[in-house]
Amino acid sequence: CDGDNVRSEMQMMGRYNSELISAASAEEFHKASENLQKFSLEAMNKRPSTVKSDEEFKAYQQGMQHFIDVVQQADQLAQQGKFEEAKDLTKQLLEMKNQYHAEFKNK
Ligand code: HEM
Repeated sequence: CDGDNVRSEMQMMGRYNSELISAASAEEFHKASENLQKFSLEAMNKRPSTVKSDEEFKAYQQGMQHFIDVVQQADQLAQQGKFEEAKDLTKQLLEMKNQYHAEFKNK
């Protein structure tokens, strides 16, 4: 990682993503999801050092919006009492993280 501009936001995303995964109630899930969205949005509004062109920055922001959409979807499921389905969706978040890191982080 050659830049530290989005590193602290990413670290907070990691923290609240872990809390989301280990949430033991719909309420805990909701709190973690709110924090995860907050830091994802902060990361989305910064241009990582690995993102070189305006075009690539747009794609990065779209990727982050997609990530936030899935966090919201998972929280809606949790709040509807569909806790297991919500937990399943958190696995998709990890896959998205890996996918977007391959696309925007290591180049
Ligand atoms: C749970 C989700 C995520 C976690 C825990 C996470 C974690 C991290 C961490 C710890 C770093 C710093 C790595 C290092 O120092 O080598 C990083 C960098 C980065 N991440 Fe994420 N990330 C997540 C999701 C995403 C998503 C959804 C995107 C894009 C849509 C993304 C794009 C990037 C980019 C571009 C960098 C490189 C920043 C730079 O070097 O300037 N990440 N991430």
